[in-house]
Amino acid sequence: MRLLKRPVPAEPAVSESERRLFGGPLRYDAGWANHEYAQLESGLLSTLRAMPRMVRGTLRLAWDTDRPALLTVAAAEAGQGVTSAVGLLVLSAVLRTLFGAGSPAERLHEALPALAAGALVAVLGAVLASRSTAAAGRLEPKVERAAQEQYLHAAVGVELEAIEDGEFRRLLDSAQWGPPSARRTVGACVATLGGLISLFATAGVLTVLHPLLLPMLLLIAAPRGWGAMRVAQRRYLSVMAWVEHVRAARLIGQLLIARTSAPEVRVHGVGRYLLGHYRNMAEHAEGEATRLAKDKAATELLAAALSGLAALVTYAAMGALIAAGRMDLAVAGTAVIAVRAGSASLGALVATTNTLHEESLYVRDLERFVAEAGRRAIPSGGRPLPGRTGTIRLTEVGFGYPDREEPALAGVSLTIEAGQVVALVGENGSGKSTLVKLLAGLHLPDTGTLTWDGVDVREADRTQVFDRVALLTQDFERWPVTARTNIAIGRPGDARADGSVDQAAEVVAAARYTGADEVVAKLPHGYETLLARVFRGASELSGGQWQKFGLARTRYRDARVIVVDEPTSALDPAAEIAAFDSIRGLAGPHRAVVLVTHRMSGVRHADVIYVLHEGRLVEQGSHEELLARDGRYAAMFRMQAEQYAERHGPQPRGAGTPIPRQAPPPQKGSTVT
Ligand SMILES: Nc1ncnc2c1ncn2[C@@H]1O[C@H](COP(=O)(O)OP(=O)(O)OP(=O)(O)O)[C@@H](O)[C@H]1O
Repeated sequence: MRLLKRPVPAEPAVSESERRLFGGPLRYDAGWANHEYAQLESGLLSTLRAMPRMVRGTLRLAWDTDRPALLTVAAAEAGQGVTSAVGLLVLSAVLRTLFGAGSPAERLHEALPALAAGALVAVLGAVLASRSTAAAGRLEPKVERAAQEQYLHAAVGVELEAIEDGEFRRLLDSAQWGPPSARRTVGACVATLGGLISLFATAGVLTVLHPLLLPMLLLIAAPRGWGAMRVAQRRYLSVMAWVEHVRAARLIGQLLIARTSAPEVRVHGVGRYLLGHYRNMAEHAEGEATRLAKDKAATELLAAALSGLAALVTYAAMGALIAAGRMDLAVAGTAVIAVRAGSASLGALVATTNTLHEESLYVRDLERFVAEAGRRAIPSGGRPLPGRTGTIRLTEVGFGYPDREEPALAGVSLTIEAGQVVALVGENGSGKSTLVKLLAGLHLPDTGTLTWDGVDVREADRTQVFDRVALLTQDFERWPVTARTNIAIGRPGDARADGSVDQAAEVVAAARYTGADEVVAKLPHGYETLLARVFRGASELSGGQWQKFGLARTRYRDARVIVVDEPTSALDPAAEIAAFDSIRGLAGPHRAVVLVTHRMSGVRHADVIYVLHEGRLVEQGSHEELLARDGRYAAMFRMQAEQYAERHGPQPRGAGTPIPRQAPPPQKGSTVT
């Protein structure tokens, strides 16, 4: 019989749209696609065997988050099982009395106490059910929250290297389904527990009534259980096999509505093009839904037929037993009711067991992620750094990204002293940003040493390293929060981060320092304006205006080492000159500034300029020294100067300055306030 074949994953055929857009099926190489199908095909018994191991994690979370609620659920479910068993026994007694000797009035009178007891038991069952529902309802969101916190906490604590590692990202991606699954696992656990207890209760009662009744119950329920399990397995396999297809369709949908793609979607007609592909892929997926529905209908029909057949055999056997005088009518009546109740709860039990199994696969991904994140976490503790940061020294530092053969940095030795403005220059891909990440403590050197006042960063307390750095990267975060918080977020641990007067004054000072205050003045609600247009009442800034905010955040952070990576790419010439001035002005007796930029006008006043080429330090010195040397730096500088001269006419003789300075450089060695 075709339906009795073992379920196999329904691999989707590659649609024309996938081939066109992605060069083939978009493979979602996530951990959740790695679940072994074999496990799912292994049947009810092995699923049941694996169950305790699978739900242990969720139950532990539930135990930790709300122990009373968990105990209440367990007790209420157990109590319901007992009440259903007692209910059946009471029913049997009632029927026995009703079918016994005497007039109908006498029999009814005699059955009254049992009927009252039955009503009491039913009320008790209902109360317990409501207690269980309330406690489970309280427990489920708490478990999801705890799992979500566990997930986020683990993700925040790992090394940057892990975040950039594709393998780890896949785990991170798949584990995000864990928290909602943990919540559903609680529900499924409760249902399974309830189902199990009431099944045992019914089975016990049936065995008391007649030993033959229990096997008969199993005979009736087995096909339905098999059907439910098969449908669930097929659905799961289908979800797994089609997940990439669904993701690809979703990706197209997102591209169609994204703000960044909106101009091209309209002007280039990309909208119509992608919409066509979206439809094509959706139709492809609908075919799978239809196939699943047909399969489900056929499975359920077959299960119902087999179950009906088993019921027929059971009732015929009961008829034969009654005819032979080996079962009385009252017992048979109770048995019919018990068999119906029992087969329904067995069917439901198989379904909930399946749900439990399915959900716990995702929870297991979360557990795997948390364990891996623990292995790749930034170590806590370590050697404390001296109170005042004086010197950062790199000696023969080498660093390579895991997926690259060529090292990003090789044999780099340099020193950064407090009070200095240090510039890093070099062509694209020469290793500047990588060096910045090493300075900030985001990556550790593979070879050589990086020390903070003599303390090797590998042994140092990394939290203290982070505390000493203000980092403004090329793609710094544009937080979708208010203008004020966008600046103040640079010092989240600040005791005054509650909007108190002091903090407000410092935020304003930082904004004024970088020109962000002029931007704020034009915002509808000033510093309280939300900066994210997707939300109601929010405003959006231009790229250059955002850079002023980024610089203000860096200024507000007030760190010992300020690292700015390409901070002026979106600024107009006047704003750029002002920005370089204010960046240089950040240097103070106890504060160094490390500036990475391609704008040569911005580096000429640096104390030391380090020139990187293919990950190596090739030149170093002041602007004048490097020009005199006539090497790479001088060539780069001249190139920009000539380009400027072509656009803006000849430069004053001997100036060699691409963008004339309008303001004198601020006094070095003093902290600008
Ligand atoms: N996360 C990463 N994973 C793998 N390789 C990387 C990563 N980041 C940078 N690289 C590689 O390391 C090398 C140095 O890159 P880096 O970003 O440090 O250069 P850069 O000098 O800052 O370049 P640009 O001027 O373009 O910003 C390049 O070959 C780059 O492709």
